[in-house]
Amino acid sequence: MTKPLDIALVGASGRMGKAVVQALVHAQHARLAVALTHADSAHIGKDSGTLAGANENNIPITADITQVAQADVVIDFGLAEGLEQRVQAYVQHAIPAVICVTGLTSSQIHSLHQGAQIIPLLHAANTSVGINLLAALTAEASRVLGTEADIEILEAHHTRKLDAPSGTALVLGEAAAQGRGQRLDDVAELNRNDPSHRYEKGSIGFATLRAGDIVGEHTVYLVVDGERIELSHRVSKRSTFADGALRAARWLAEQKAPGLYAMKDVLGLDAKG
Ligand SMILES: NC(=O)C1=CN([C@@H]2O[C@H](COP(=O)(O)OP(=O)(O)OC[C@H]3O[C@@H](n4cnc5c(N)ncnc54)[C@H](OP(=O)(O)O)[C@@H]3O)[C@@H](O)[C@H]2O)C=CC1
Ligand SMILES: O=C(O)C1=N[C@H](C(=O)O)C[C@H](O)C1
Repeated sequence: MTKPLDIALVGASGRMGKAVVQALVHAQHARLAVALTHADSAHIGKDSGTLAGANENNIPITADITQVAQADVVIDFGLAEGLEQRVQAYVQHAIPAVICVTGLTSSQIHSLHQGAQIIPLLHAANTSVGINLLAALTAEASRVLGTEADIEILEAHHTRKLDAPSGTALVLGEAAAQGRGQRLDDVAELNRNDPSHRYEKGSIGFATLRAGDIVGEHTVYLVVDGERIELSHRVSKRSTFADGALRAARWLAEQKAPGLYAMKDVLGLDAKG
């Protein structure tokens, strides 16, 4: 029998971390090895299974990042703060890592590219299968409609979400821009709700809604004169993201070559996810 994949989970005390702990209880070929958080956390020392609402697992939550060395692969659902240092630790211990964090600064994105020259890293703003299919569909619709289409992206999430627009909305924006031969940075209007910004033809706009416990919803509008397409995706439970992260971890652990991978590589799709 092959040994199960040992997972080091960063952000184990968070909403997504708990969902991954729960998913690992029933996982066939993977198990929780290390449960991590940051040094100022109120959860250090707590049992990660109990905290997640599962059975006690005798894996206490720790802030000792060197413990990633005990695992085969990292799943990082921590926050953006401190990501550069965490990536350095993954590189130092030569542990491939699935980075699921959003709201990254350009310097944090740069640190992923640097780390990926040495170890396999996978960055996924959204690990659901459906959203990565939606990105591929968005790229194709944008390619066919061209710059005549107005493209607007609306995302809705729970009120605790820290970043806006969501990482997923930006991925969909990149797919839309790429589909019609643009660079998102050149055409993105990140806050369509701001009335002081005038609409510019060819821009890709983002709008954000925060309400209650919405897990994650995204709609891409592609509008031409007389008709419109709405490509929508809704997630109703965090286990969808957790299952996708485990799938990505299993795939990444098998990669021998360093590189910055994406969900599209895991799923065999063309658009970035
Ligand atoms: N890729 C995907 O599919 C998805 C990605 N996300 C993204 O995942 C991230 C986490 O989301 P969510 O679980 O809702 O957030 P939470 O706020 O619920 O959890 C954040 C977790 O990160 C920990 N943490 C905070 N600061 C640090 C740090 N400096 N270093 C390490 N860990 C830290 C927190 O610790 P403590 O609680 O102990 O203070 C907590 O465990 C967000 O960026 C979110 O956008 C979310 C859903 C799906
Ligand atoms: O913070 C969240 O909750 C989510 N964040 C991700 C994002 O920013 O795209 C993915 C998902 O939609 C939930």
